[in-house]
Amino acid sequence: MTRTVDAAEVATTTYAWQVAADGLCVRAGRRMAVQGLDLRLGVGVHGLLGPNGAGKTTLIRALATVVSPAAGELRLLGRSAAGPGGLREVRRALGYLPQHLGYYPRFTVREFVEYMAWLKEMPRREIPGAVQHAIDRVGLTDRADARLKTLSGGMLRRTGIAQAIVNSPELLLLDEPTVGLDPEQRVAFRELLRDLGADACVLVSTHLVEDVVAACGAVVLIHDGRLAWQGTPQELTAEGGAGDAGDSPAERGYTALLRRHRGEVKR
Ligand SMILES: Nc1ncnc2c1ncn2[C@@H]1O[C@H](COP(=O)(O)OP(=O)(O)OP(=O)(O)O)[C@@H](O)[C@H]1O
Repeated sequence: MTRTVDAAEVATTTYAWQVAADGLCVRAGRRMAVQGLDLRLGVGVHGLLGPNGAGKTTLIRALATVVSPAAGELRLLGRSAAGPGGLREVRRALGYLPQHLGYYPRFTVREFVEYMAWLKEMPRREIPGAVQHAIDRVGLTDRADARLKTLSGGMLRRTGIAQAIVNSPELLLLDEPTVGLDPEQRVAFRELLRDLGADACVLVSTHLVEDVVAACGAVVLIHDGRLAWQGTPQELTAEGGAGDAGDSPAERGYTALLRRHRGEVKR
């Protein structure tokens, strides 16, 4: 019997950038927290830096399709994020760890990750293996059948990372994933990030400039809802001078770039 194939299944999936934003504006409550942001992101691990209130969480929420842009253009995995048209396909290929993860406390780690795999419309046969693999990758193998309400904050964060990666996303958005992780887990997580970034576009927000230098191939710095700077960790580090605040060359580079951007953006 011949199966009917719809246009979306045969449509070409080649695109230049996993994320392409032009003049993107996104509201957070009454405030325009992202205002006129131009950004291109491809495969690799991109560290998202910026001071408190810069708009990092709001940007990530827009890229995760949980909030619609107020203005400008946003294309994710080659599809427009403006309307419901291509969002279903984008969401299947997306991984998202929110800043505050909602969960059912009586679910076990495995049940929760399975539930998220099901929401992402993964093929049913692939789910058990993919869930086990995701749990193993975040180092929770021996807690897979523990209820979420019995886990520590760091273990919950790792469960959140497991649900984000269960579908092997093409676009992975992690909002402060290292909060609550102990030093050993942070180092293990950096390795996982590098691995994930080999064939996916990963955007990870953090306040730890050192994490970015250790685990990211690229840096996106935003300030006041705008792109302030984009480059490599090495370029960021090279920007810092002896007079800039910070405990490491990379932190001094971050401070220098922000200072320069604030000077350039006169209000
Ligand atoms: N629900 C809301 N209502 C009103 N204003 C909001 C709301 N959420 C965020 N904002 C404002 O939008 C701006 C951007 O916030 P956002 O959380 O995106 O920044 P951030 O860079 O993630 O900050 P942080 O580093 O503190 O997590 C801030 O000025 C914040 O006060």
